[in-house]
Amino acid sequence: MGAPPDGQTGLQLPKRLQVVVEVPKNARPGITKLAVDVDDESELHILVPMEAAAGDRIRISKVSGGPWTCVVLKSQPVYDMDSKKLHAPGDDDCKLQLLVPAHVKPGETKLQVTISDDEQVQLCVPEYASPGDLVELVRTEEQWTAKFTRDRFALGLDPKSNLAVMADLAKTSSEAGLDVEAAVERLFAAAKGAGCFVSPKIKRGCVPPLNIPGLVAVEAIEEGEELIRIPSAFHITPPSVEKAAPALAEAARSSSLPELRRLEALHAFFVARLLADAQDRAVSGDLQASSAFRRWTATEGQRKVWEAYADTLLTEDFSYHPFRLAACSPAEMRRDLTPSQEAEYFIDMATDLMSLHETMLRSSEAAGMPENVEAEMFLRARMSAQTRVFQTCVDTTLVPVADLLNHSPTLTPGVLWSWDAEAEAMIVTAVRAHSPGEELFTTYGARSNMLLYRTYGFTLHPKEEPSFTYIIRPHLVRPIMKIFMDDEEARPLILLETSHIDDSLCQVLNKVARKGSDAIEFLRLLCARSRWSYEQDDRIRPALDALARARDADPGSHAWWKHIDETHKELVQQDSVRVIMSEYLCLTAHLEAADAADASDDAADAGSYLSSCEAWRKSLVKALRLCKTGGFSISSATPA
Ligand SMILES: C[S@@+](CC[C@H](N)C(=O)[O-])C[C@H]1O[C@@H](n2cnc3c(N)ncnc32)[C@H](O)[C@@H]1O
Repeated sequence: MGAPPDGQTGLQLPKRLQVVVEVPKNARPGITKLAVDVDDESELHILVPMEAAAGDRIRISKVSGGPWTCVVLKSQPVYDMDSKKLHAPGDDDCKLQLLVPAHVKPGETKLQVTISDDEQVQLCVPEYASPGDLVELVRTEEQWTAKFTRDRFALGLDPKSNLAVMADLAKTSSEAGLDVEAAVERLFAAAKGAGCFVSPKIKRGCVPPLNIPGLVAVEAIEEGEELIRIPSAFHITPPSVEKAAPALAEAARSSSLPELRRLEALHAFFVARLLADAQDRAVSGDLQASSAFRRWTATEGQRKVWEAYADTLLTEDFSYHPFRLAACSPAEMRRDLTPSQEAEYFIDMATDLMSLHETMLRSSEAAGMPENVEAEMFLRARMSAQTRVFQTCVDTTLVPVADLLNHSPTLTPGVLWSWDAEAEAMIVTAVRAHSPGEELFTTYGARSNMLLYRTYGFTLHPKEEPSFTYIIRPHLVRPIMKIFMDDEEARPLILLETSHIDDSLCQVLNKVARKGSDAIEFLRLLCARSRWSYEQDDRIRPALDALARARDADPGSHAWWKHIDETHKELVQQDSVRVIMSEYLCLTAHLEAADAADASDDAADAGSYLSSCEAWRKSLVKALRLCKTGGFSISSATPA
């Protein structure tokens, strides 16, 4: 064998073929195929990768004999370019900041940063990175180095052991030994005796499909029939408590609590006292046992209705409610709800209720009040308010009898309640005919599973879920907030809702736009970062795979429950999974809205987006585009 020609070694470097193409504006990632001329004779068809967006570049390459590989090169803005003077090479204080973009494949995607007309830096997104991570590019000597910062946050502390008192909620009801059916009958009788109307055609009962206690028709009911009328004198509201128990209200006023919390505490304290008296009556069997009404100002009718009402409230053990579950076993709750952050909310709420009770207790002691309620009763009262209040002319209104109605599991209520301002009464009317034995369902509002669980502790089958919700906690998206908003700006929680554009989102988008930053990219990064942990979670994976199958069959579908495999069917029934999927779908819908806002009209119209969110998405796309073109402020809106 002869020697190789000049300067060549015997080893032949494999020949590398490389082509770089730009993703066109109308391309749809995961769907569009690009035809690329790789040499004079052949054309390669490549599917635009999911993480590639219009304007990104795709590098396809192969070494001879090997397969083609494809890398997405994402052009990335640096966020503090204006404020940084670029120093000459060699100055080591030249530092630039960027964020890991929303659509990336860590370990594969490359970021391209244009430093100047003739200087570009390319860096690989490491395996451990996730969207929204902060990247610092530092020039030392002739070289740029990149530092990826994984933002960590500490979980809140577990609640103090005194939260175990929540577990006692079951004890109260069993110790009291109350017959709840008899208690409800007494409540009906007391209400009627005091001038309320309760139709003889309804009674408390427990029938399929819900099989939980509610109100059931015992005779045929006609459409339009009035079933319940409870005048405001029997409602328990902060103003009615202030009137009935002025000394207690005065004690609450002396607390350090802000107005709304003071009213909440006062209301709960009053109901807790009613409950404590109910328990004394039940345990002693003495209906004349000492009663707080001796110190309160109330009519005979009010006393009778409220006492009978307290008897009915005493029997609920709240074993299902997330506040109680969080207090009894925070670790278990975290495990069930991960990757959702809702467990933290429930743990915080349980802790908060305990401290609200302590504050109120201190105030009433300081005022020399004989009213002293134990934590257990206070919690029971506050949770009754959480799950039972109506909004009349006052926000926090407990309405005896009317609150026995359950929420329709199909979103089609058979009865509706309304506040008659003229008559000053809460009225419940049938909106369709009912046969004997049928349960009367009302509606607690068109709420997502995430919100239903937060408030009432139950969820609907996901096929009945009317919208999706996610709450962005600023501390979990800190690098994005830091880059897009001024450091000193307040960072409130941001409510993402697919039923409307919430004011908290409008405000933050307006702030970002006023700063001259890209509000669409901001929203996209917030959602991608928040959604990342859901996609890494093994427990939820079967539901996400089912969603992917649903969308393969119909791109606009979110019917994950229809495509779940047999072995994971039980996930559909779990409240925690329904909450997690509500959040995941909400983030997905917002990401899709951000992508649609950036796309051309044609591409947005042809996009494979969640069809159940269409009207809302169109409103948000419009708002985001207004934000981007500057000058316009968006305000909260509900799509038609
Ligand atoms: C205002 S109370 C309704 C009456 C209550 N079921 C009772 O026994 O007095 C609200 C509570 O009823 C239950 N509930 C109401 N509608 C429900 C539904 N569709 N599915 C499951 N639980 C429901 C929840 O526990 C909720 O916190």
